[in-house]
Amino acid sequence: MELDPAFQSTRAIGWEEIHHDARALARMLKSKGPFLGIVAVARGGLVPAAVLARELELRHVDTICIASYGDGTRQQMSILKRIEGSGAGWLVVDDLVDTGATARAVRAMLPAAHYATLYAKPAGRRLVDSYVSEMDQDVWLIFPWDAPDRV
Ligand SMILES: O=P(O)(O)OC[C@H]1O[C@H](OP(=O)(O)OP(=O)(O)O)[C@H](O)[C@@H]1O
Repeated sequence: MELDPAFQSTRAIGWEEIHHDARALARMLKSKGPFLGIVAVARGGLVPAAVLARELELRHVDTICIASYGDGTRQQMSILKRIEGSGAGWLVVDDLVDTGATARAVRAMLPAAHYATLYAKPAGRRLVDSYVSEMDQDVWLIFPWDAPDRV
């Protein structure tokens, strides 16, 4: 994998850590709801959204589909699926806010939604309402679903 020069190092995150952090996010969000449902920002938000849907007992789950990165390098953002409406009462979930470009696009789409991520880097953290852990800007996070030995 060719890392974008913006990233100095990598950090692998395991399934257990993701599950632990998604449950921690659910505990933070309990007092912010109730929510009408979850909008997962696919693909990174899909796994956290699955855990949150269980923990917060939400059965209405939808997606916004946006692609910005390909194998460690930033590409032009492409919005593949949108959702209409203000987003009031809805919980938007993603794995990470990095530069904030994705969050800006989602916020423009659903300005009234509550935006939550597992992890936040300094450049984008002000764009999210709730997150569990802060990560260094120059570290490329390797999520378990993107780990090198995937099929
Ligand atoms: O704050 P940003 O700089 O916009 O980066 C964060 C976004 O990048 C990743 O998605 P990616 O575009 O890699 O798509 P994927 O989730 O399908 O892998 C991640 O899941 C966030 O959605």
